[in-house]
Amino acid sequence: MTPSSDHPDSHLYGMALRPSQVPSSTARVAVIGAGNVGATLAQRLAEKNIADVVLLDVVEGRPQGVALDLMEARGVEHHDRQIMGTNNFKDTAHADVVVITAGLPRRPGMSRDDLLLTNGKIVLDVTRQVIEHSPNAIVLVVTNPLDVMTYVAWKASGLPTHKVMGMAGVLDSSRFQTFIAMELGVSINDINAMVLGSHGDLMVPLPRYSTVNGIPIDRFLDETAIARIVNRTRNGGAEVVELLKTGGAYYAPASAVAVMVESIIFNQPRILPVAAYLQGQYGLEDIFLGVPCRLGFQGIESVLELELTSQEQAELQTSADAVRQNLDRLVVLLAELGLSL
Ligand SMILES: NC(=O)c1ccc[n+]([C@@H]2O[C@H](COP(=O)([O-])OP(=O)(O)OC[C@H]3O[C@@H](n4cnc5c(N)ncnc54)[C@H](O)[C@@H]3O)[C@@H](O)[C@H]2O)c1
Ligand SMILES: O=C(O)C[C@H](O)C(=O)O
Repeated sequence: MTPSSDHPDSHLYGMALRPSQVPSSTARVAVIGAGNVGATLAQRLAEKNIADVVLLDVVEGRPQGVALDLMEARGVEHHDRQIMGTNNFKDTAHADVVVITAGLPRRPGMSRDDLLLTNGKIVLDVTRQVIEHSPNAIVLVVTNPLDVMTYVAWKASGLPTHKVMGMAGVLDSSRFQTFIAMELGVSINDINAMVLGSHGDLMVPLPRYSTVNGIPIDRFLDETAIARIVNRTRNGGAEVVELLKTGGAYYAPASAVAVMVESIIFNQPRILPVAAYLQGQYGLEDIFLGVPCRLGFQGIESVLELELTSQEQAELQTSADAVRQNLDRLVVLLAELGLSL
């Protein structure tokens, strides 16, 4: 990360230090929302030695308890990462990356879109507060409905578009990879898969861009099997919600966020599907939607435009139309409450 001069560890940085040379121990991630995803993410970030973590939640005691528990694991996990819990946004100051997980998860029978207004108000509020104390941070949104919430966070943060992104595609692609590996009975290590579009029923898994060690999956699977796997991927979140009954998935989502945070903090250029702001790419404008991006210490370094068939492009357009409709609906609902983006 590029260290800011008011960072508490700024004395550790030499002026000539390039971002990729900044000692990893200085990275600080603020995780807003210390529920299932937030707490698991804090664990991943600390135990993978990616960053120090400040966990913030509205519930008193929750972030402090999670942080203390994770700190007490250090004796056996053997890392020196600092994890603190707080209810005060001032304690999140100087974060390099802010991850927003605050908000309600859906329950069985609900769609992610049912969380639109409740979570829209929360994301609007917490983004404004957290950015006040970390104006140079990169913001990564997890709260659902993901693509709209990422737009809300972008507006609320006032940040340039490349510094705001949403996590969904890494999770959806990991589910797609998992189901392909399970179907073929091969190691997940050999599977690459790509899912674009919104994080919802209209996501766009791309079998054409999914391979077993470079070999297209249609060399191994017939159309029926691929359609079944695509369908299971689209319903991946709902399948877990139905089983858990009290909320959604969090182990795989936290892993997906950790990969993105790691790519940013360590300036590892990764090409990952990310909910990014589109300005004409794929024929879409003024919308956050899942597309392959190159990540690095500045956030989204570039959006990659894949060649799509007319059917894939049409599916992406349908996905974008649904996100746009929800965003418009949220703007109206917020206006009725005297709020605006
Ligand atoms: N993008 C994705 O792929 C993805 C994956 C998993 C979960 N999610 C979403 O992430 C969100 C969190 O999921 P979870 O399973 O961790 O839920 P959770 O209920 O376990 O945790 C949410 C936390 O947010 C806190 N919170 C609520 N309002 C707040 C506020 N104003 N300020 C600070 N904290 C606040 C709650 O107290 C709670 O601890 C949900 O909206 C869920 O749908 C998205
Ligand atoms: O499905 C959910 O509501 C949570 C999350 O978006 C997921 O895909 O697991």
